[in-house]
Amino acid sequence: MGSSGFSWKLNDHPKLPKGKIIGLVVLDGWGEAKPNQYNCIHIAETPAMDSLKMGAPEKWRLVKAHGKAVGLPTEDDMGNSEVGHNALGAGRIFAQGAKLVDLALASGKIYEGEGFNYIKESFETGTLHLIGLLSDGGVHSRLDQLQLLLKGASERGAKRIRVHVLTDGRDVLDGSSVGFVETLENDLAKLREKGVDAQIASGGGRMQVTMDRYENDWDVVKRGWDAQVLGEAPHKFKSAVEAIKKLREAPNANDQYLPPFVIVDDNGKAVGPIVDGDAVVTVNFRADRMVMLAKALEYDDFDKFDRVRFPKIRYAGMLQYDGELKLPSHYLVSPPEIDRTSGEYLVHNGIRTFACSETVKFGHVTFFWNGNRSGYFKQEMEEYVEIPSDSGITFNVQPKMKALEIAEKARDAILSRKFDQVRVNLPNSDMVGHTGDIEATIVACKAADDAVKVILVLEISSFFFLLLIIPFPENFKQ
Ligand SMILES: O=C(O)[C@@H](CO)OP(=O)(O)O
Repeated sequence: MGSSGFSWKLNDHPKLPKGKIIGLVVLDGWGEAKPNQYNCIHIAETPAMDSLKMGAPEKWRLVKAHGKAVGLPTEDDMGNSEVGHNALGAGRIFAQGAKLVDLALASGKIYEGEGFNYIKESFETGTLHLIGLLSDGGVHSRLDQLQLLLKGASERGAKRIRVHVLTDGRDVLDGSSVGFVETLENDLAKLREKGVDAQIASGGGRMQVTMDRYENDWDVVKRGWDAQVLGEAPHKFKSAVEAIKKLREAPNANDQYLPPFVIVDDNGKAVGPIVDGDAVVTVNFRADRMVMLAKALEYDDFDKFDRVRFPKIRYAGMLQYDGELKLPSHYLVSPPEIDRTSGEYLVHNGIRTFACSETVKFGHVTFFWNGNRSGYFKQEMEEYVEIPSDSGITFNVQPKMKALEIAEKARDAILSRKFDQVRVNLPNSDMVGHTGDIEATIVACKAADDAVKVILVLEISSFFFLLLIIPFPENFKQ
């Protein structure tokens, strides 16, 4: 029995034979939508998936992966891999970070918690820095939450505020960052009218600056550190709107990949480096792309890049991003407590798991799957394999990514007969799809299908192919 009276014991499955291997393949970014010239899955040749669908239509199911089905605030919230993998791994629906932050802001509880009281100690003499993704995408952060936090913090004594913006163009339309920065500038101007010294201090595109994940490329975090903490960047501007407009003039410029910039005063001095005595809040609620920065901001022992300066700050995350590492140690809103996940049940029942993906999605089938928890439940019963992702290139350059390598590992794991569940994430269609490059995305979908073919070996008893369906606004496709 578990500590609260429940039992870890799993009953036999009514249909699946005992002792056979289960293949669990997440085709990240796949879904079903009406066929048109933007539907890359429809255009690509996908014989393996087609044969699974046509061969056993009675077994083909679509999984809803957006809105309330995955714990998001409303049906209009598009899905994403964090909430999808959390829900799949747990087999239950938990109110997700976006919703928990909404509730804490609406009730004002966010300002009563330990995290806010901790950072508040810096308000009298230090600056409050807010770092995060600036958009209304609702996947990693939301503009309206930032706006409320700015208002709430200034009403509670923050006199000097600096915002470090990360432009999106991935969960929202490319080019929309100018509008988001203008909106934020308006808000900050209103705060200035009320006597608060509030400004944007630095910025850059999310895939170039700060928001790397699973330690794929620490240079991304370093570029952010240089701009946000040291006040150094290759581009300097007097205003963030000017910065974005100017940087977007470069050929093939894209919000996701804008280079880092800092805002400087009339003497060319950065307006908002992070220094001793300041408070810092990372305003993203989603964990994966904040963990690396959180480590850089919090860990005394840190060797991933030369921080040059390690300011003594009060740092809080919007949420705690890693429950196992307890990182960061201070946070404004308690994260969803995703407990009793399927992985934990499996180890309690002697069922052995193999999980694999490439770096950019590795944590999806481990960390997110296990309820935002790093590490193994029981190492002797689990094996997690990470295939290093390409770094330093955009994903449309190598659209096949590591699909084949992942599939071969999965196949070998099945054939080894050492595991009962073999779980993989094939990230191509998602990662390449996010670049908006149609040709490359078609290649990516075909590569995912080729990988499925490799995994389809006879020794397996059942496959679950999970298509994460993420409805985008119609105009996103243009
Ligand atoms: O790349 C990411 O961070 C998100 C989109 O913001 O994609 P996914 O949810 O598929 O990981």
